[in-house]
Amino acid sequence: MFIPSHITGFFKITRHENLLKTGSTGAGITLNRGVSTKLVEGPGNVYFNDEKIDLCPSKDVIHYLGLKNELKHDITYISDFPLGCGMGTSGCCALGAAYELSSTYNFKNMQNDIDRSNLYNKNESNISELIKIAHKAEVRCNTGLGDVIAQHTKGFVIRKSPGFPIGVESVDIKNMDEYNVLVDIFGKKETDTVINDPSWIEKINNTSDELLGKLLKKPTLENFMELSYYFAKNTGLASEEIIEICDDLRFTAGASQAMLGNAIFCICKDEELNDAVSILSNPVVCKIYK
Ligand SMILES: Nc1ncnc2c1ncn2[C@@H]1O[C@H](COP(=O)(O)OP(=O)(O)O)[C@@H](O)[C@H]1O
Ligand SMILES: CC(C)(COP(=O)(O)O)[C@@H](O)C(=O)O
Repeated sequence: MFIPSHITGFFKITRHENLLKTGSTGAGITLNRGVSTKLVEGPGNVYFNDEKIDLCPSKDVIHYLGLKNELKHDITYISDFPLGCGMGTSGCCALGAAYELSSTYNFKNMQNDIDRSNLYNKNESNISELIKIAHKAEVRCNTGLGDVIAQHTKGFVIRKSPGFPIGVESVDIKNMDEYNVLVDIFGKKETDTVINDPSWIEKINNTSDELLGKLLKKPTLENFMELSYYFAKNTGLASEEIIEICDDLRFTAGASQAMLGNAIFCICKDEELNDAVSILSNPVVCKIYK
């Protein structure tokens, strides 16, 4: 199962005692690169690009599906991007695991000791239940707040309300294939170190307060990038180095820092591609994935 990477341009944090109502509002784009999840027979290990790791959201999904003691498969991930770089990779892993495990273990007929009544309304579709499980895992692990919902929705996604019930808009982009998304990763930034820090939360929420309304008024990729650049610069989340490179890329549809990562993303048309690539260090050329 392929789940697309998701880059958040700007976001606002909403915490709630119910993990399903915790989440973020904001906007981002999904890419044609991401994570492919596969189950192979095994004792329940998790492998990320062939490295055995203990990945919190994946373990939580196993638990929420009530498979902790009956799992007879390893979860293997093949990812285009590393974890911890603002590409929503942890969300890909959570959602991919939910889909693959539920179809292999016939989710609907599973008896388990997990009280899942708070997880979902039994009348909703199976898919919706899986998205809730992946979202809850991300939120509990502090590895994400809105990626799973955006990765389910796909495209240029505006998240108008946090968590569930889902309140998103997937914006139709004219000539979407004419746009390239360049991703240049400089290093890691662990999401949990930011979304749990009161001073970062204040900076993030104060800066992003009006951005959602401004984007809804003018839902273009160019405006999205301008608002993301404003957010990255004014929250202080982006380093001076990243801001300078984004300034050098002003001839494109825009460049900003991928949230929450130490990475630049730039949207450009084919005619700007060579010049933009020459400014970046190790750009990965992607497309928006709908
Ligand atoms: N080698 C590793 N082993 C185990 N966990 C890892 C490893 N590398 C990263 N992680 C975990 O992966 C998660 C990455 O989450 P996050 O920072 O949200 O990344 P992303 O931006 O890719 O979604 C964190 O919980 C981090 O501790
Ligand atoms: C920005 C972030 C809070 C984290 O994104 P990532 O670092 O890619 O897990 C995302 O989940 C969102 O809510 O928009």
